[in-house]
Amino acid sequence: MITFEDVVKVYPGGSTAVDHLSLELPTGKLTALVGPSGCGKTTSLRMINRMVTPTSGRILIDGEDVAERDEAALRRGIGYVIQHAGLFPHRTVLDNVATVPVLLGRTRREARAAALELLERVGLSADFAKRYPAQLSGGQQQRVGVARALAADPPIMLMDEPFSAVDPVVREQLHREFLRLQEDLGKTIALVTHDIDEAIKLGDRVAVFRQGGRLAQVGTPQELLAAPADDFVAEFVGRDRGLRALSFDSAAGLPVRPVDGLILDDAGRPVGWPGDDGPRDTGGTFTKDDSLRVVADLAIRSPVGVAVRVGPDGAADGLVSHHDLADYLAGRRS
Ligand SMILES: Nc1ncnc2c1ncn2[C@@H]1O[C@H](COP(=O)(O)OP(=O)(O)OP(=O)(O)O)[C@@H](O)[C@H]1O
Repeated sequence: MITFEDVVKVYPGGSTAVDHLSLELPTGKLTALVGPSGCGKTTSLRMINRMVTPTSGRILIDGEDVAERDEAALRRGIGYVIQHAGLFPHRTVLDNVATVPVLLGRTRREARAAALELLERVGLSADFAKRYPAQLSGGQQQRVGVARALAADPPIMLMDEPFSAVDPVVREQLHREFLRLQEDLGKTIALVTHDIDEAIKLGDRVAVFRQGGRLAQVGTPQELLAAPADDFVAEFVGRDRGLRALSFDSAAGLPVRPVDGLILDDAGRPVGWPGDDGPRDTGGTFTKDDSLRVVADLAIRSPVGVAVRVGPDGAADGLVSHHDLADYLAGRRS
């Protein structure tokens, strides 16, 4: 666990970057630090690995004050990923990833073999290993940046806007891969972003900062969406927060109606809704593993206002109209 205890940072010149921050980042979880530009996110992150020294207060890792740790030893246990990846331009992709383990005493051969494996884990085939950073796309460079930070297998990762230099489609893909990786690795991660969607998607917990380096609210994404602490947080998480909160609700408990009126094939799979010019597309289907947001979207897009649920074999096994969904949500609130 990383603990900020009443931490203040005032830079020379007088601007208060972080104002009495008390915050816990649980072990094995990703905590997103989010907020508008200049609200002290990066400063907070860099105080964890002592790139910045607090003016007052303490930062503890598993109860131990980082100020009392040997700086080099501290940083060996903390991976650091930044925007634009910050790769060594004159080293190959493989050596970018293998450098730190070699510095830590592994043989070059061992380090390179491990680096190849890591590159594969972040979605880069061996073909990329011999290239130089300039010969990669932005998204590929970010992947190498993540692989490099993971190479020393640090228990803690600090990530400063790691996905912001790439276009939305690539970012989405990196998010998915990163979540899968984190599910396996369970690192303690502090991730700085100004993008609330990214914070909500990736964070187990989200800490919202406001101007002047003050913490506005910390909680799970669900808590933030359901009960923003004040107008600032409400505005920051967005006006569509009710709809977005449905992303965290499973469709598993949603009652369904029997399948009726839908055209099915021989295996019971949906073909479409009856229409004058042949079957009308259902617009997709959902399963018990999907979120209520998916169900809402399907019901809204459906030509008849009904979302179709399918079982593991793809056969239709239930229907939900947008009225059913509204009743279900209203029933849960009362
Ligand atoms: N080295 C420095 N010297 C003086 N002031 C600084 C320094 N670094 C940051 N600041 C100031 O401290 C405040 C917080 O900066 P910080 O970079 O931590 O914010 P941030 O939330 O990460 O912003 P952004 O999202 O724009 O990167 C800002 O007002 C900034 O100008």
